[in-house]
Amino acid sequence: MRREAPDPSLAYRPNLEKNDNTDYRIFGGSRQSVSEEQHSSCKYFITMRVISIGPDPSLAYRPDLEKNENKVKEDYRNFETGSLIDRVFRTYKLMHTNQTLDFVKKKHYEWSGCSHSQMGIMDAVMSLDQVVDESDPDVDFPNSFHAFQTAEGIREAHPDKDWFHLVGLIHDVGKIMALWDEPQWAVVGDTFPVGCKYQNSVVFRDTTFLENPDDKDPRYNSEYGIYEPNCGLDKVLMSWGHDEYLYRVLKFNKCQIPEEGLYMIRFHSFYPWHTGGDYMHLCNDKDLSMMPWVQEFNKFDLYTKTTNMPDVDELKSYYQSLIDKYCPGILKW
Ligand SMILES: O[C@H]1[C@H](O)[C@@H](O)[C@H](O)[C@@H](O)[C@H]1O
Ligand SMILES: [Fe+2]
Repeated sequence: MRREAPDPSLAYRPNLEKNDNTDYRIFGGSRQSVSEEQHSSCKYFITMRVISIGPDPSLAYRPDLEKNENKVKEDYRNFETGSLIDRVFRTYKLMHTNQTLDFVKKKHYEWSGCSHSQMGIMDAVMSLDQVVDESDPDVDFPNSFHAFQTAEGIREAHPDKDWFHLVGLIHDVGKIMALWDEPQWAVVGDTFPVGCKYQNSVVFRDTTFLENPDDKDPRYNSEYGIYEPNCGLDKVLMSWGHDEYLYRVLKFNKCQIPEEGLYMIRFHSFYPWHTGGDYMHLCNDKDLSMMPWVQEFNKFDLYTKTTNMPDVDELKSYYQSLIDKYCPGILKW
């Protein structure tokens, strides 16, 4: 949704709630466990530097913002309860009703030419000051902060992989489509293949697809639908959103991000696959070898979502140097 007000901190977070009492990581009724290994790799966000006051308007204007620095893993991705649940459900209901094979083909046609705008990556990241993701139960602040949170988490755990830091920063930049009049249900949220059966690990699977025509269409509602066994995710059409869009933009502009990074960008919202373990029958060997990278990325994408706000102004020059190295100059969007 387009955001009009100049100061996102006031306009978009009128009542961020404490989530001390939230329920555990729930996906359509079933809990997903988190391994010890995953757990220990998350210590970075406890040490991430936090500013108490200063250039970050979110803290300056929200002195009573409820803190959740101590959020534990089980508190994330609660799709049953919580202060944002109505907004989240509404977004997924629209998405799961309207994302059909035809719709996705139309969006590919509309966006793949990268003829909407021209700008550098940092400007695109900062434009996410104007976007609050309405599908996300864990974030009620502008996406630009989440970009730096993710990047800094990765930087701390993988200091030697500068391309990975950059991927953290830019992975959600495709959400800029929301500022160009694309509805949020065609921009944000978990993705899933269209043209074949919607699997059970898709969030709200039982309640949100009832009016999706593809769900009743025998061409599209079988296990494989329009796809060949193990055809590879590159051949699968995913619900349209920011993952695929940014992937296309980076390819179009011939950015030099390694293949692992491109996979992270393209499939980071494909929770039914990287976390749910579904859709393996569509994967080829390359997908399987890339999956651990996507999962590694996911730890930082998800578990750095706290009310610890990074000092964006101070971090910008480091990230600009990575942009200059891997995807310099003005890009076509
Ligand atoms: O990968 C994430 C995840 O799916 C979140 O739940 C969603 O809100 C975001 O839009 C997406 O980028
Ligand atoms: Fe994302």
